[in-house]
Parts: sequence; C-alpha cells; structure tokens
Amino acid sequence: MLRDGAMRGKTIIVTGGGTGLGKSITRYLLQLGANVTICSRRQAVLDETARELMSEPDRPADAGEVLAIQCDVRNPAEIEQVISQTIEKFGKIDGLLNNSAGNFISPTERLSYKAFDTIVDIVLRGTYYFTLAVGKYWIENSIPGVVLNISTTYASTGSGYVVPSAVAKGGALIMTKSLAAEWGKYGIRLNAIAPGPFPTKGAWDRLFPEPLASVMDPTKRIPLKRVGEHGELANLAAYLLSDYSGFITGETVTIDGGEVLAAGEFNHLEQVSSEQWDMIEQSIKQANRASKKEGQ
Ligand SMILES: CCC/C=C/C(=O)SCCNC(=O)CCNC(=O)[C@H](O)C(C)(C)COP(=O)([O-])OP(=O)([O-])OC[C@H]1O[C@@H](n2cnc3c(N)ncnc32)[C@H](O)[C@@H]1OP(=O)([O-])[O-]
Ligand SMILES: NC(=O)C1=CN([C@@H]2O[C@H](COP(=O)(O)OP(=O)(O)OC[C@H]3O[C@@H](n4cnc5c(N)ncnc54)[C@H](OP(=O)(O)O)[C@@H]3O)[C@@H](O)[C@H]2O)C=CC1
Repeated sequence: MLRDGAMRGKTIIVTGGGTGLGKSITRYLLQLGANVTICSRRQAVLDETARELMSEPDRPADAGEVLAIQCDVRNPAEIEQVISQTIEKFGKIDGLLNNSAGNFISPTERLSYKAFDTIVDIVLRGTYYFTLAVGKYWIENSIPGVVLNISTTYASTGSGYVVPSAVAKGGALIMTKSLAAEWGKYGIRLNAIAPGPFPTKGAWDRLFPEPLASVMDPTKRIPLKRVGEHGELANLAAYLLSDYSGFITGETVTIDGGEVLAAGEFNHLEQVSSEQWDMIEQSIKQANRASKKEGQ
C-alpha cells in the first residue's frame, strides 16, 4: 500500500515477530526499508524467521535488516536488553509494535490463578512494560515515537471463554488512549488495531482447535464471509507506524470484515428465506391496512 522506501531510516521493534501476524508485518516493514528488531521467548524461532526474511527472493535491494533477540516481555531486564542492543545496531528506535500474546479458549471457572495470570502478564504487563521502557527512552532523548498495539475486537465488546485475554487487551486499549493524551506533547503517538480472525498457527491451535474447528468456523458470522489476509493487516500496521498517520493518535482501527456488527438486533434475519419474506411482507402490509382503517 505504501510507496517503496516509505519506512527507510526507521527502526521498529516487533514483539512476537518470529511467528504469525508479527512475522507478516515484519516482512512488509523490511520491504518498505525499515530495520526491525524481532523479539520473543524462543531464540531458535526468531533466528529461523530472520534467516527466512533476509533471504527472500523478492527482497528489494534497499530492504531493511532484521535483528533477532530473545526476550520474555514479562521481564523488564530483558526488555532493556532489546532496547540497548537495537540502539547499538541501528542507532535509534522509532516505533514499537506490541504484538506478543498468549491466549486459549476455556470456561473461566476451569482456570487456575496461574493460568489467568499467565495470559494477563504476557498481554497487559508485557505491553505496558515495553511501552514504558521505550517511552522513557524517547522522552529522555527528545525523539518522537509511535506505539502500535495489536488488540482484538473483544477488547471493547468483551467475550466469554477468553476472559483473561479480554481483560488484558481491554487494559492495553485504555492505556493506548490514556498515554496518547499524556505523551502527545512529546511527539509520541499510540494507536491500536483490533483484528478479527486472521489464520495463524498460534491462534488456530488455541482458539479454533480440532475437533471443534468446523463448528466454530468464524467465517459464518463475518458479513464479508471470509477471514482476513495477512497482507491486509500488514498494510494497516505499516500505515499506522509510518509518518503518513502523523495526526492519528489514541485511535483503534477495527479490521474484521464486519464481524463486530453481529450484535445488530435484526442481523439474524439473514436466515429468513425469500418465500418467508413474501409471507412476512403480506403480513406487515395487512397490519398497515388494518391500522389505517382504525384511524378512519
Ligand atoms: C479471533 C482470534 C483472537 C486471537 C487472539 C490471540 O491472542 S491469538 C494468540 C495465540 N498465541 C499464543 O497464545 C502463543 C503463546 N501461547 C503460549 O505459549 C501458551 O498458550 C500459554 C499462553 C499457556 C503460555 O504457556 P506457558 O508455557 O508460559 O504456560 P504453562 O504451560 O505453564 O501454562 C500456564 C498455566 O495455564 C494453564 N493452561 C494452559 N492451557 C490451558 C487450557 N487449555 N485450559 C486451562 N488451563 C490451561 C496451565 O495449566 C498453567 O496453569 P497451572 O496448571 O500451572 O495452574
Ligand atoms: N490471529 C488472529 O486471528 C488474531 C490475533 N490477534 C493478536 O495478534 C497478535 C499475534 O497473534 P498471532 O500471530 O495470531 O499468534 P502467534 O502465536 O503467532 O503470536 C504470538 C507471539 O507472541 C510471542 N510471545 C508469547 N508469549 C511471549 C512472552 N512472554 N514474551 C515475548 N513474546 C511472547 C510468541 O513467541 P514465543 O512463543 O517465541 O514467545 C509469538 O510469536 C496477538 O497480539 C494476538 O492477540 C488479535 C486478534 C485476532
């Protein structure tokens, strides 16, 4: 979507950049010329992704470079390491994509305290630790910066069966708006993306697992009748991390094929057949005629 070289000279940290959506966004940022540090718990996965992204056949000559650093986002010391090694390698940091997450479906009453903590710590604590660390660096060095948080649609609507994730993503969303107000004066922007379903191994293994996968097919309730494509999300993420979105802050952009609109009171009428609509129309028109007669 953005023109070639649109992110040249920028350095972005992508948490969870070794897999799934983080990897797809990283690929696009590199193509646009940005240098990207990817970080997560598994160094071997990060190294393999870095190797793959640096040797892609269609990689432009002026594409950016990848740095892969092990980091558990629940650990501030490891976050500090990512920041210092990124500055050492690329000179500065311009953007942070908080994309790391943990999640699985479960009735909430089946969760141990530790299970709840595990999700909230990765998603909420990890997001505010990383944002705080990078934000302090930007403020101390008078560098303008941009934070993009990968949220979910249920961070706003709420959702059963993913309650720790909803609690944590909801918290991260309110942090996005709150800090956008507070740190605007430093030239720091914070935005969020709320994706609907985008197939990744990480999400599908834990949210649409066999044997329930076909029953839970998310496309059935999405008005556009399909899941998202990684390129669609990468376009939006790159735009929100770029200077082209320079006047947007505190915003959450939903990209879900209309899935959140499902709450619309009468949307379920999609199930009504054409013949049934004929009968319904007659019935309503008869009621209209009757009410007119009553008024005469
Ligand atoms: C539309 C799609 C929206 C998508 C949104 C996304 O976020 S997609 C992103 C999707 N991507 C990812 O999620 C990627 C990263 N995810 C992961 O690494 C794992 O899924 C993780 C989050 C559990 C963390 O692993 P870890 O090795 O750090 O932790 P651990 O193994 O030590 O477990 C901790 C506690 O949780 C308990 N527990 C676990 N499963 C279940 C269950 N099904 N039932 C009940 N409980 C369960 C486990 O028993 C333990 O508690 P205990 O018994 O000690 O009291
Ligand atoms: N796919 C979808 O349909 C949707 C996804 N999302 C969001 O998109 C983002 C990416 O998810 P997706 O690509 O699907 O799934 P993935 O499982 O591929 O991505 C999650 C990433 O988080 C990393 N991670 C997990 N725990 C930690 C930790 N403690 N410290 C650092 N990194 C960690 C994982 O790497 P490692 O295991 O190496 O640590 C992994 O790379 C998440 O924020 C998710 O909530 C939102 C809505 C829909």
